[in-house]
Amino acid sequence: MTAPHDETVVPAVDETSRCDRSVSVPVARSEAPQPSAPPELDYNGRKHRRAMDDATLWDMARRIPAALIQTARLAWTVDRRMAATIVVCQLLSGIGTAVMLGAVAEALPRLMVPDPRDGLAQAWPALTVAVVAMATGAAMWILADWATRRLNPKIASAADLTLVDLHMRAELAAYDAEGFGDRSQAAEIGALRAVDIADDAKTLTNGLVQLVSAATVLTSLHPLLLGVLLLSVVPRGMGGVIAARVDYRVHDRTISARNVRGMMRWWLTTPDLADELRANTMRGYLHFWYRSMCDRVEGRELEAARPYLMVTLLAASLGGLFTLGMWTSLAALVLAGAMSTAIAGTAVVASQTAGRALNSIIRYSTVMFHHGLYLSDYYAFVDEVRAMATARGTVQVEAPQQIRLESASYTYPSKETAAVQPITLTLNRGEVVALVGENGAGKSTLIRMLTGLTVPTNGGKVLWDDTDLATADAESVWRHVGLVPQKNGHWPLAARENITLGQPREHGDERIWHAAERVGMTKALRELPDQLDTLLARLVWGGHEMSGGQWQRLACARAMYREPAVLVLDEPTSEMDARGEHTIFHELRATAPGRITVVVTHRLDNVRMADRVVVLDQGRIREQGSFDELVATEGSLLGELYDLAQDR
Ligand SMILES: Nc1ncnc2c1ncn2[C@@H]1O[C@H](COP(=O)(O)OP(=O)(O)OP(=O)(O)O)[C@@H](O)[C@H]1O
Repeated sequence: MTAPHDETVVPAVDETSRCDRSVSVPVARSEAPQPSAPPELDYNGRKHRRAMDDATLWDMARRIPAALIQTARLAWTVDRRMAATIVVCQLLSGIGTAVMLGAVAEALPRLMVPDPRDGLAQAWPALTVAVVAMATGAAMWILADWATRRLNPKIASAADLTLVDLHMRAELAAYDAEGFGDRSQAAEIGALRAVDIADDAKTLTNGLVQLVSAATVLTSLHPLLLGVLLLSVVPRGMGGVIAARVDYRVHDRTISARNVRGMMRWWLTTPDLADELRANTMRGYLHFWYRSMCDRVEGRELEAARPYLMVTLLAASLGGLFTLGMWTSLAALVLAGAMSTAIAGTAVVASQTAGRALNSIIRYSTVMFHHGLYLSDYYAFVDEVRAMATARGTVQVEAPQQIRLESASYTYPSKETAAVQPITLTLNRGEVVALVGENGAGKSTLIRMLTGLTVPTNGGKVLWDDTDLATADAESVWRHVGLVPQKNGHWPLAARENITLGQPREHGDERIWHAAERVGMTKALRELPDQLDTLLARLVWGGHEMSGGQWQRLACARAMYREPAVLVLDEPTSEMDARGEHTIFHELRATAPGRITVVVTHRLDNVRMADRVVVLDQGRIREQGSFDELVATEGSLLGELYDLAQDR
């Protein structure tokens, strides 16, 4: 294969096909066509205003207390003891600094006497206090560090758990909201930064406490000193804030590309797609695609490197100039006789401490501001999804005798036309109903409505007996449902959990083996190295892989194990062999009297076993009745589809 940028090559046709035009056999392509660049993916935040937009420096400064409060709240909720330890240690460390500086101020004038021995004799008590205070301050800092280390993993887990849990609770429509994937990705980065922000907050508050202590001492020596000191650190701080802004803008402009690249990375590296990727010579284009995304992200990051350098250089130079100014003013005060050398010495020590504290405050408030932006993405997403958590009503639902759809229709948030037009339909206990229709007819969407996974969007109702699902507690509805969706989970869990997942665990495996038997999986499970304990995940060490049809059988076993009142199967046997398919449909028939059974299938021979066939066409019920009746009806869609299926 040549490089993806090569010119388009028209596929050659071999000589045989030239001679015999009735059988045209194109030879395999040896060259890839020129690929088109992946579309520009730009998350433009239509539903969520980005924190950086229009933010002034003042806005940013104001954000820091809010970020501090957010962090404190987070810390307090995960471990009160450790959070309190940090606060107490910070205070004690500040008091230690103040005492140390006070003691130095006391000791220095005593040391400035002609006889050093005399000076030392006078100053030693103050010097001892200074040393003890310094040691206490250092010990408190270490203790605060220990407490933060205990707190950090808890904060990380709490933030991550919140996100994962919210995703699992969200109303399905949330996934269809514009930019959901990007915001979810940004929130994930925010959750990762939550740990950094706790560290930043600790260092920042320590700096604040130190500064207050040192500034008190410094101001008492000469108020001018504090002002000059401030000037030396402010440029660096402003530089830090601007640099953080540059950095975050890059993050913001690349988030969509990184998000989609991350997804594609999974597709390119998973063994599930390895065969298709190779045999259909997809590697060339996919490599080009992935490379383009990498280049796009890389390019934007590189673009930002220059402004970043300029900002930090300018800020450091200004900061250096102001520091020089401070030392010059101290020298001028001493030379003018406005300050004694001893006081100037104390001022040097205090300014060193205050300078370090201020530097750390500015540095960590910019870092915290920076991390706070990511954290605000996290909180914005949490609020958004919390508002979209599945919360419909409180009515507890019993196993239904009947499901009624009354003018129920559904329009996906990203679409203008309804996937299911207003439909009226009744399903009764004991009945097996087959839903049939061409691709995109609305079968899966209808299933989602009748199982309460979604509620009708444009008026209309889905009733389980007399309860409108819009008013029911969703969990109580789903407790009665067994669903085999088109795409079922290949859960990286043991075979046992792959059958019992979602059900309270029982003592003994009897019911599990029974469910396996009902889908013809007993032999396959018995042959696994650890039978039900075998981990079904090829990528994990010691894991075992199942075939596509076996995974489908497990999904059916999982639904049957639940003994649901409403059993819904969406293309349950598309990958199964004839024996598997026969077993499943035989089982469905046998257990039908106790439940409402709905099957979606394109294999029309299987539809014969249904009591009623409902044929959907472009979101509407086109016809319904028994299989034989509909096939025999002149002009029926089922008849047409069935004839097509037979015409091979
Ligand atoms: N999450 C979604 N967001 C937007 N549109 C969707 C979504 N899921 C399905 N649709 C659209 O809704 C319509 C009905 O889709 P649905 O999946 O219900 O059809 P189906 O009959 O189950 O099709 P198939 O036989 O191919 O499984 C289609 O036009 C489809 O493009």
